[in-house]
Amino acid sequence: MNICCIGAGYVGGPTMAMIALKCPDITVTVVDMNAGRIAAWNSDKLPIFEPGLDDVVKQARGRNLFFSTDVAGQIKKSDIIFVAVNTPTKTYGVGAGRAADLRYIESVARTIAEHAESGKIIVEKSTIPVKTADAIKAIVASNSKGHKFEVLSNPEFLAEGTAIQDLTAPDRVLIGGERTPGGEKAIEALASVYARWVPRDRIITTNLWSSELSKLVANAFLAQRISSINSISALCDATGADVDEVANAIGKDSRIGPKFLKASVGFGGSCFQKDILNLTYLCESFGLPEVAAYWNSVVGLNDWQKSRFAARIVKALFNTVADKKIAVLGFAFKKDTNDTRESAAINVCRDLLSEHAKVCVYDPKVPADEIKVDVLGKGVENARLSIAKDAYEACAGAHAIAIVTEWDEFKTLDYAKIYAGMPKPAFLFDGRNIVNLAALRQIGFTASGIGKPAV
Ligand SMILES: NC(=O)c1ccc[n+]([C@@H]2O[C@H](COP(=O)([O-])OP(=O)(O)OC[C@H]3O[C@@H](n4cnc5c(N)ncnc54)[C@H](O)[C@@H]3O)[C@@H](O)[C@H]2O)c1
Ligand SMILES: O=c1ccn([C@@H]2O[C@H](COP(=O)(O)OP(=O)(O)O[C@H]3O[C@H](CO)[C@@H](O)[C@H](O)[C@H]3O)[C@@H](O)[C@H]2O)c(=O)[nH]1
Repeated sequence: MNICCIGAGYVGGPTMAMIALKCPDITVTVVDMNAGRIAAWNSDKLPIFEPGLDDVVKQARGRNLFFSTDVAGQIKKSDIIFVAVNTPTKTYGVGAGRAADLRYIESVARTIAEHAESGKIIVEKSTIPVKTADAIKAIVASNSKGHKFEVLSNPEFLAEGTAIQDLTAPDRVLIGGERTPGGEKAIEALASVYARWVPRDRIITTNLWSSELSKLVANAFLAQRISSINSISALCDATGADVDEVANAIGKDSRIGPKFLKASVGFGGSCFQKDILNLTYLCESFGLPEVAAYWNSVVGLNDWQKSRFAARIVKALFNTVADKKIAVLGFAFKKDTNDTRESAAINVCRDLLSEHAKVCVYDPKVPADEIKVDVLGKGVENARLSIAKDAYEACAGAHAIAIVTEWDEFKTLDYAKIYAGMPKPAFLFDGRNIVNLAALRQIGFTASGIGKPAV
């Protein structure tokens, strides 16, 4: 069997590497039009940082895992074609700022139709609005030379930073397809690939629309939990309750469960906001404004939480941060990834810069150039924004430290040494509730967390 995956990003790369690892008899080729990215996949420095990924790629690459820019050639050869291209929020026209931009999906469908010389199974791996399979089917059917295509939905649920773990032992694999003989056969062909390492009872099959919708709904529910606990963090700040204690107390109820209840500076990442906006747009398109408003509030609360964190820093520093150095520790949207898409750090840095603070950022995995482009935009310079090579350099001479990403190394810094090098009073704002506030206060810091009592 030959499998190809169009799109060599955070999803295409790791998911295909795992299939290749677990199925040595299947040839898996990941293709992308971005030649630089493909070159990186073929090099010792992979384009994405993900714990355990290097090992998986090293074991399979060159054996039955390949990375190539030859999209047309691989379409011809493959029996199953995964589509893992980006589906960002639309920035123009109808639905701008909310609907999914499906131009990359459509372009791939057209490329498949143009180059396929036999029938194929096309698998939607990208996150897409419900009913996208209809559009793909219509395009491939109208442009192909009578070949039979089956379209399946197989959304990906991996989280960045734990992708290899998630792919090795997924909670479930979801496959949606048409309930026709051809559809059932295609579902079984894909299920049998996953069944090499995923127990059959974790492979769920549904109709196409349930599968497409379940992906958006899973992300909406996860993000909703974070916004819920973040809303409570504000009430904890106001009352002296401790949000971690509240989360622990409610999470012990098996109906609620303990996961995804960590209050934070706000959720980031390429998926949550994009997918909820996509869901709300869909709801409105289907005449359900009340449903749209409900889910919209999850994003609204998150925006508020991000701005609340920066506003709190300004307020604590006597209502002015102009020309004060603020150390921002962490820039990735979560630990163990170099991905910065929609990271709360971007908002925090921008808010502080707009108050004329001197912002000095340190992140263990995100390159300096990328931080600058994310905060300022391409080609824009601002002397107030600098990037440090380690946390100590970032904090030296800073009036305040803001922990924005929960990298483990921030838990064990020598805070007494850092404190000695800061003007007093020295402030620390923990946007992730990862450091021991009592110990920091003992050193002399004016330290605060999210939803944590002031003393
Ligand atoms: N990042 C995640 O953790 C995650 C998890 C689950 C689902 N998803 C979904 O998976 C999809 C991909 O996400 P990602 O983070 O991997 O995106 P990404 O931007 O990292 O990668 C997408 C790749 O597709 C390539 N591409 C676009 N159009 C192409 C074309 N016509 N031909 C060849 N290559 C093309 C781009 O060059 C890019 O390298 C999105 O729909 C996303 O919502 C992402
Ligand atoms: O209790 C929590 C859990 C997460 N976060 C934040 O939420 C964001 C998203 O985290 P996470 O969900 O772990 O990472 P993603 O890689 O964005 O993964 C989500 O989005 C993917 C893309 O759709 C899905 O595949 C995953 O199942 C889904 O968890 C990050 O900023 C986290 O710091 C919190 O603030 N508190």
